[in-house]
Amino acid sequence: MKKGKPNNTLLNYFASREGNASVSKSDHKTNGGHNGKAGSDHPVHRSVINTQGPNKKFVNKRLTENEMIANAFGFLLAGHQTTCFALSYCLHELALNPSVQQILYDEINGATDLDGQIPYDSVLARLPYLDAVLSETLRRHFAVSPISRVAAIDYTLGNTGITIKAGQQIEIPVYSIHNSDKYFVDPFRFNPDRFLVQNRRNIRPYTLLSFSSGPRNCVGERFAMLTIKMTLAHMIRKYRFNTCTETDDPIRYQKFTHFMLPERLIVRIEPRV
Ligand code: HEM
Repeated sequence: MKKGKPNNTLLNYFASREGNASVSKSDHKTNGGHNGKAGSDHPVHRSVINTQGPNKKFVNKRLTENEMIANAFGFLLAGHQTTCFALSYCLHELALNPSVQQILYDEINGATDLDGQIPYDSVLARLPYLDAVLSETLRRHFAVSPISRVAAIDYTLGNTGITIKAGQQIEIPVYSIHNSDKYFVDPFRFNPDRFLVQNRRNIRPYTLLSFSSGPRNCVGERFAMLTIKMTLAHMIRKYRFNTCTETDDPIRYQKFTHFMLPERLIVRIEPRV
């Protein structure tokens, strides 16, 4: 990487942004913030603040070209493989659960317009079973490494007598929580019904962490849900997914990685006629 001025107009735009003083009113309006709180600062500034640690103040910090490239790389890494695995696991589950696939097919077919298109609004709002199938996939298969956090202050966990010291790192075993019978009935069964509106209220807060939670949760959650749903809707309408001799049930996982990565996810794809 060459030293000196950023060599790209977009990079140049971001790099030339100063600290809070330069954040315009329109920036405040447009940035919802990924923790759900409306407009506290510019997205670029927010990422800078968050990488500074909880107690450090942000003073006129610019993103360097290398930091921007690192962020772009992070986005690709965080966004690509996660989306790809969610889609693959989902098709694998649908192949293993033909009755679920049929209900999903019927729902998608019902939302298809006369031109054979699936309107954007339908995918967002009128396909509850599609939402449930994807949510259940992300519960059963958490492909991100355990979520870790470093305590900012000494913190005692309820009445357990356990105190996490400031600076101590903890790991949250999301896969185990998602697949524990303490929180989910018959946890290894692929059952999208748990995510239908009438059943969602039975899910205890913080037992579902597919996109994590809190101020550092996944910034790509909505985008990921939308793109995966769109892709699934088109695939399911045109193809049927079946098991074949190479379909693993149960899935075999790769050993010695920090992630829950499958050895393979193979299904048979058949065009619907
Ligand atoms: C099914 C797809 C996805 C899943 C399951 C997923 C899940 C997660 C999880 C569990 C985290 C960890 C948050 C934490 O440490 O608490 C995370 C962070 C993140 N994700 Fe995603 N993600 C997905 C798609 C995406 C996409 C499409 C993008 C970008 C377009 C994205 C961008 C990010 C970024 C930038 C972070 C770091 C956020 C931060 O540290 O503040 N993700 N994601």
